[in-house]
Parts: sequence; C-alpha cells; structure tokens
Amino acid sequence: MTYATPQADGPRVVLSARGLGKDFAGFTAVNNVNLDLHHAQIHALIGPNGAGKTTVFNLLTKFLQPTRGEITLLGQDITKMKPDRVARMGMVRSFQISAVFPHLTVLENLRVALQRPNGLATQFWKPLSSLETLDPRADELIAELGLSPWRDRRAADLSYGRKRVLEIATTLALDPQVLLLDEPMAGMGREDVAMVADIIRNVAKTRAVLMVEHNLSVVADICHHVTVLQRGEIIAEGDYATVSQDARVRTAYMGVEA
Ligand SMILES: Nc1ncnc2c1ncn2[C@@H]1O[C@H](COP(=O)(O)OP(=O)(O)OP(=O)(O)O)[C@@H](O)[C@H]1O
Repeated sequence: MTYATPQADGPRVVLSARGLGKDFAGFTAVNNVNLDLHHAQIHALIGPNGAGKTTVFNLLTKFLQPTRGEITLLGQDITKMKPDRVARMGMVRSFQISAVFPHLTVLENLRVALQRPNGLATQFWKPLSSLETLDPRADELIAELGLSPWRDRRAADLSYGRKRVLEIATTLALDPQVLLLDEPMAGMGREDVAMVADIIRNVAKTRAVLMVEHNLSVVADICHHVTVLQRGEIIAEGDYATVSQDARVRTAYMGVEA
C-alpha cells in the first residue's frame, strides 16, 4: 500500500505514526500502521470489533508502549515518552484528562480544569472562588463549546450530550493541538449526536482531531479522512466516499459482500 505524502502547501501534519505495531504475548494486535493527522482536520479510525482501534489509540497517547514503529508529535519523536509528557506537549484524549464533577457548575468545572496547566493544581486548600482569574478563559471555552446558557448550572443537571460537551471543554483547557476522542457519540440519542458533531466540527477548526467512532453517518458527515482497520492492519484509507466503496471494507467492516 502506498501513502500519500502531504504536499508542502497542504494541511500541516501534527501527529505521525510509522510502522506502528503491538504484540500481546505473541498475538499481533496492531501491525504496520501508518497514520498522519493534519491540523484543522478530523480523522476517523473505524473497523469491526477487535480490529485494534483502542490499541492504536493507546499507542498514540503512550498508554501502551509500541512493539514496533515510531510516533512523532509536532516534529518531536515521542515513541518512548510517558503519557503525561505527551499531554503537556499538546495531545490529549477525551476521557483521560477530563474530570467532570457533577456537583460543580459548568464554570466551576472549567476553573478546575484550567488550574492544571497554570500550575495551581497543588493549591487544593484554596476556595474555588479564588480561581476567578481563570474566568475569562473559562468563558471563552464555554462560548466555543456552545455552553453559555448552562454556565451556572450544575454538571449533574445537564443532558447526557451536554455533559459530553463539558468533558470535551475540560480537555481543551490544556489547549491541545491534537485531540483524541474515543467514541464521542456512544450512548447518545439523535439530537445529541447532531449537537456533539457540530461541536467537534467547531473544535477541529483550530486543532487536529482523531476519533474512534462506530456511527458511520457521523463519520461520513464530519470526518475529512478515514482509516479502516481490520485485524490490526490498515485495509483502506481516504475520504468516506472512497473507503465506503472499497470492496474489502464492504466485506470486512460493513458485512456487505463485494
Ligand atoms: N492487553 C491486551 N492483552 C491481550 N490482547 C489484547 C489486549 N488488548 C487488546 N487485545 C486484543 O487485541 C485486539 C484488538 O483489540 P482492540 O480493543 O484494540 O480492538 P477495537 O478495534 O478497539 O475493538 P472494539 O471496537 O471492540 O473496542 C483484540 O483481539 C483484543 O482481544
């Protein structure tokens, strides 16, 4: 398989994996995965159950050490780095950094999230009100994520979809260049899916987004690039229209005979 090299004037590559592989006790879960994430683009990782999507996620964010291959973030080799360092360098995943406290308001949740990159995390004895200096940035994030009407509501009182949006907002507190979302639409009704899809599209205007997603209409709707995995290997990539017509994808992933 050949992989297109981004053109010099094309979108900037922010995360790159080459020859990525992971073996578990002799079982090859991921093999020879090449991936480029581009600034301001949404990239989907899809494939049937057990295809290796979560393993690739864990390899990219350094929760798993690759058996083979290299990963570069913003031009720096991160293959051997620890996850917290990678997060500070600008790659965060949705569920790991986010901490939504149900009894705090949307604004208070963002204050808590914002104190981490500002080095205030150890000042746990200070009352939340002392974090008011963070409010301008918190309000920017609240507006960016369409949460302004819920700014002073407790997280517990938000709909399921808006809680997910608040989680995404807390990850953005670290100002990531690369955002990884693990099944952001899981368990949502149609209205929430449309709302969260809009939010992700908006968030990706200034960042690269990689999402594992089973909802293919969302993938078709918002993702610029799709990588299809099967048994740990890439079987197709391109835009959704291209991969959805690929004979191997139709057979392997969608259960349709080519
Ligand atoms: N820690 C582990 N030890 C052994 N095998 C593992 C481990 N983690 C994953 N695997 C195996 O690697 C393969 C890929 O799993 P992975 O969870 O990455 O797939 P997936 O595409 O995310 O699947 P799903 O859509 O069901 O979440 C599976 O066969 C799985 O059983």
